[in-house]
Amino acid sequence: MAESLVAGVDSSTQSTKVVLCRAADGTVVAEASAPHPDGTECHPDHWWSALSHARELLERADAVAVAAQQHGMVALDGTGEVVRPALLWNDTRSAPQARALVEELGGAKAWAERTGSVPVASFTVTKLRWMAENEPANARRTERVMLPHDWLTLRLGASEPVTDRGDASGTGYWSPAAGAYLPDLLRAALGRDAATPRVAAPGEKVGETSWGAALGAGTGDNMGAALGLGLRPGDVVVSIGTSGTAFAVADEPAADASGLVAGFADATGRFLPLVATLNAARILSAAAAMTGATLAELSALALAAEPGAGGVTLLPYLDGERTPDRPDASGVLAGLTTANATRENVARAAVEALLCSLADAVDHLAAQGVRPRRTLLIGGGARSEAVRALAPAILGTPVTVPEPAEYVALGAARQAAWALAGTPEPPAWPAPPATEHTSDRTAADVRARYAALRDAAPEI
Ligand SMILES: Nc1ncnc2c1ncn2[C@@H]1O[C@H](COP(=O)(O)OP(=O)(O)OP(=O)(O)O)[C@@H](O)[C@H]1O
Ligand SMILES: O=C(CO)[C@@H](O)[C@H](O)CO
Repeated sequence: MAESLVAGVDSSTQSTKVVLCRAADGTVVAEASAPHPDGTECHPDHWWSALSHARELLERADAVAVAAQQHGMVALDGTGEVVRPALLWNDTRSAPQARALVEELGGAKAWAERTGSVPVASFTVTKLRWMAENEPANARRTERVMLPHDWLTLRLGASEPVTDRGDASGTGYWSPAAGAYLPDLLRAALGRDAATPRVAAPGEKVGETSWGAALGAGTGDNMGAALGLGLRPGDVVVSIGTSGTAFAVADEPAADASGLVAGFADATGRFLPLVATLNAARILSAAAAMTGATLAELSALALAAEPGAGGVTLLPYLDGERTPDRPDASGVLAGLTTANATRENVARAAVEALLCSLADAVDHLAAQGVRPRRTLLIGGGARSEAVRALAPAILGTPVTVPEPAEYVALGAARQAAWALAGTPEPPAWPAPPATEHTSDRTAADVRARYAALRDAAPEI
């Protein structure tokens, strides 16, 4: 009999990526990708057409699962039609609604205790409130609310609308600790009740595709990456994609009333405390545009500068920021003089700023009891040599860089293999090859200058 193949999908902010793997050990046999339109809202049909580019590859799979960007609001009417383009995790228009919901419904501590997180503009619940206030006709038409991966899974053939613990935990109306929806919060946001997808068990088969492949439940992209990397206790992942995230697997749910750490669930039945930033890999693309360099040239420029960038510091909140919660912020380039205003220093400041912002994220996890023994660096930004070289000193731990791969899609593929196997635990796939990076210097001075700028410019 031919060996089983499984496909994993990462429907992320900027593109769809698909991997086809051997179910037995996760070896990748084929890959495909297609871009999404730019922007912070997107009609789900674009995700479907990007996925359809990989149709031939998908049809070779005996099982499929979809991981996707978390939080996106997919509102459907009574016939299943999409009511408006999905508002994505990086759309900050619902920041005032986030503040109002937190205030109306008991304050930050109460939200953290009930939902594991204090909602900011990224969370689905705040987007529902924005729609209710600004597009009342769309809110009235909305009968069902889903997330990007739920919608794609249904379209691929799920036997009913279904989600998983991981993605449900980013809605703001599901409790990771209780494993249950909180319909009063959804109603308070939307102004009416709406149907929500059933939360599947980890490893469950939730339906079949039109070509007869088993469908796994799917999950959010960060939960997918955790599954694709096979995280162990003491591992902290720092992912540099469109978003920056720092997360770790935990046995107990988190409830951080400061709102810095989101108390998500993972895709295996455990928990995934996570800190997310709005600005990550795009800090490097913006710096590349500023210096007229390619990404590879930007990395070389940054490595040619001295640590500390000659005193140039970037506060990288280019598109507003989520952690810290400054949705209206913009970037600040500080400390420029005629002596230090070089392309090298601007490039270095960008790389240092990206890593300082993520080092802050790791500190927030540590404040919630996560004890990082090593940091795994993944995502498109980890392809930058300068990022890999500067990371150990700025993050303050040894850094393991797994070989560049689509870890979110691989996690979804592992989930598909799990649904196919029907076993209590996911199949054991070997850990990816990785390089280890250490540093004999610390970057306390770089972090201190960054912190001073961050704290001096809270309203910018
Ligand atoms: N060599 C490189 N140097 C710097 N940045 C890079 C490099 N290669 C890719 N990137 C950046 O990585 C980003 C894409 O990363 P990734 O695929 O992890 O993001 P994503 O999955 O779209 O985002 P998210 O997971 O946050 O939704 C792009 O912004 C791209 O510019
Ligand atoms: O908003 C978050 C996490 O809370 C992002 O990481 C998105 O999942 C997009 O990748």
